Amino acid sequence: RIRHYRWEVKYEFKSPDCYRKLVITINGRSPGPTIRAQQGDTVIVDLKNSLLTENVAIHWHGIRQIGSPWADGTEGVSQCPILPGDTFRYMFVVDRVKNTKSVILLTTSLFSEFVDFYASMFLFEFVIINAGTYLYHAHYGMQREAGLYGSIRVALPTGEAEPFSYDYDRSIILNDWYHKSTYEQAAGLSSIPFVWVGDPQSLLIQGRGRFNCSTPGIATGFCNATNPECSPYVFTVVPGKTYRLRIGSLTALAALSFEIEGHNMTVVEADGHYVEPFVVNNLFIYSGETYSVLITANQDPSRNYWTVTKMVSRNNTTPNGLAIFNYYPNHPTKSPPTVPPSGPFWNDIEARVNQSLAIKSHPNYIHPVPQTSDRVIILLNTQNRINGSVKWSINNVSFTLPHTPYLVSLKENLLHTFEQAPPPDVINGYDNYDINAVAPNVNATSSNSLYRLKFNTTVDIILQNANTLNVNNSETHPWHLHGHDFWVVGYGRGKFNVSEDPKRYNLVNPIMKNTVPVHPYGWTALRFIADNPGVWAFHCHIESHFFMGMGAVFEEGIDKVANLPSSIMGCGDSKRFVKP
Ligand SMILES: O=C1O[C@H]([C@@H](O)CO)C(O)=C1O
Repeated sequence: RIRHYRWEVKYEFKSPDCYRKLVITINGRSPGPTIRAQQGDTVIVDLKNSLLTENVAIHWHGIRQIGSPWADGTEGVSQCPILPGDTFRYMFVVDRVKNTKSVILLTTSLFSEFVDFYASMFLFEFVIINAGTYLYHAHYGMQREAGLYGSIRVALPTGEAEPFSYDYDRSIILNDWYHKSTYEQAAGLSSIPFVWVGDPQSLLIQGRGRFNCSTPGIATGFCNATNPECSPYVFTVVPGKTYRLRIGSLTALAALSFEIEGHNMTVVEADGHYVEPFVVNNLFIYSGETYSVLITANQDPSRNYWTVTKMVSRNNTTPNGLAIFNYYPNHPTKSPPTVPPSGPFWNDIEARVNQSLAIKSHPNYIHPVPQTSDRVIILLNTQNRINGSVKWSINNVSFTLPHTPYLVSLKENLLHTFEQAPPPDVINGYDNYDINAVAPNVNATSSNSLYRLKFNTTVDIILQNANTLNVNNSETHPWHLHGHDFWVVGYGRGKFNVSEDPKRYNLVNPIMKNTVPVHPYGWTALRFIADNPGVWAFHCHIESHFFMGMGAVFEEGIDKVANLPSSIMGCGDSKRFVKP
């Protein structure tokens, strides 16, 4: 079956946390519409970019894009950005776009007509392989945090059953929210002196949060505590029923804990894979992850309960996010009679590591993991300075995107468009690197080099955390791999020991995921098979960290990629393939 969506991406003024700012919406909404599909369906999204002066690209997070690597939606890797103009008639549209910009500045009343006339159409088409919970979001600059995101819910084929049962199925996305524009943030991050984005102003539950409008310095008219757009999200339950709640996180920065006052949650799915069920009070969730939990409405039904998200892993000033867990037929806005739970301590690393260790594959759904690997890449994550700017580097390479998407460059042999010398599999001097110390890392450079993997080989990635540029500080980084699910074979504290630690890998029932945290001063080991022809980003899902270089790219089987659609071209050296 084909699921066909028509989306218009557009800036609108919204007040998701009561504070009014420009938000990128899809068909007027943020979060955008949920994509609902069944395993094996083809999804088609016709995307009209009505941002007028801003490019866009949307990534289908967790969808492996087997046979359609050009539809991954990663600007600079799998496609050129989608211009506010028709990609297929590039030369013509650029002229028009220039004209419209100047007209718009003069006459805003003509705005919507110009949008309709010049908006670009870009076709995403891909096949859904796995049932489960996925996400979509912008993958151009730091645009995701302007509100361009949503859920993908994929059901099993008709007649197949999940290994658990429930009465109702719901999806929510957790997010953090900043009042500064992505531009102001990006400018600060690339300035000397460096200006950090700071803590988010609020936490959103399914696009709703609450900023304190009495905060000093807020201009009048910008914050309205009674705006219905920022009334808390309400999750209504019928007493006695069991709910499958699909929870995704797309925070720009925050690691979160999530809890429903007085209710346990049984974790049953992670990133589209069934887990051996385990019970939690607080679910820790990192940006780019999804979980399904089962919740039974088995508490006193005469009242409502709080739902709380809290920022953890960094000392922070962000107030907790609140929603209402509403027992029918109580009024949905009836305030719970209790003080909201205050959540776990932000610095309780052990509780978070323990949850990571608890996630195992469901015994009936184990994808057997190869018992050995062909290549081991140890990725040392460091914060350092390059030419005076604060950057993140992976094996001393601070990643930058090329102007010509790798997919086009590699397929069409435009090898002059990016740095050819590959980054190292392990840095020189790794054995002596002190992960507990502030390291000046004078060897770090910026580069758009990539790792080329031999097709069908098994690759181990060790994410090795270290101290930042601040003493006694190491952060949590959620790493996301495009185009694959990987087995999470191990977590450890301190420095990875190449000869000893692999002996303790879980090669029996490791979970498969597409996003995984590396905890402070720790390491995380992943294994995947390089069997999906294409070019795939692997990066920290913290928006500002990827912007600062915390990423890498893998190529595999480029010779097996079919002819590329010209709709992904039109930038850098890929221009030459666009026929008039
Ligand atoms: O990338 C980051 O930069 C700041 C800080 O380390 C420098 O001010 C921070 O907290 C990050 O996560």
